Amino acid sequence: MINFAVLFHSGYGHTKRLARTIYETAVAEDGVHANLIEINDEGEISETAWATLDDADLILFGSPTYMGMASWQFKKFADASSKRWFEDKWKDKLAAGFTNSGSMNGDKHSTLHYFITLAMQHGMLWTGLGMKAANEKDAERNDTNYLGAFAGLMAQSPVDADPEEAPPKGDLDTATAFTYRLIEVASRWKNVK
Ligand SMILES: Cc1cc2nc3c(=O)[nH]c(=O)nc-3n(C[C@H](O)[C@H](O)[C@H](O)COP(=O)(O)O)c2cc1C
Repeated sequence: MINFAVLFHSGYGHTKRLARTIYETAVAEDGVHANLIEINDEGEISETAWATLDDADLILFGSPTYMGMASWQFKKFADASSKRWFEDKWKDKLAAGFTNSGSMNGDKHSTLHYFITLAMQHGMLWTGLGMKAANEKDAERNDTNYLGAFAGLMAQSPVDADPEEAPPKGDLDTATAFTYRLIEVASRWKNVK
């Protein structure tokens, strides 16, 4: 059994849509125990949620990109995770990340890079997107990995779009494909399934 945790913050629901897509893909797979944990508007999660993270084989970090970085709520969570750092509680777990922002670029890489640093501080093992980019002449917005990310999952939601409208299908499909990859990597890592 793979314990798969999706941990995220979302101010306005777009990143939550990505998180839900990942969770719903993972939870439907045999041999996967998936958990969806939302950081609240105060930057906090419950004690039960902390225990779920401690038990996870893989933690996916998710946040919108705000002013070129993860939200302050995510950072508050990350700072609070230092308690786990002292005890090496997350050492050798798999880690991965996703972010969503308004602009096609929008400096999303800074957010993913912060997640990588957080994972490295905890001694976790980072897993990138592992997918080719849709970057040829006939590429279209709804192709998978149209945003051409490699460090993790990137999605873009127009700032005037509701979460029901965005991120667009191609980004959600990228999230689904990424979830399958993470399950495959976790299966190999645990040598189960
Ligand atoms: C405070 C704030 C800062 C933002 N900074 C950026 C940014 O640096 N780059 C960008 O592309 N979009 C930026 N945006 C747009 C959000 O990333 C975009 O609306 C995103 O879909 C919000 O995700 P959420 O619905 O999960 O909160 C910003 C929005 C807010 C509210």
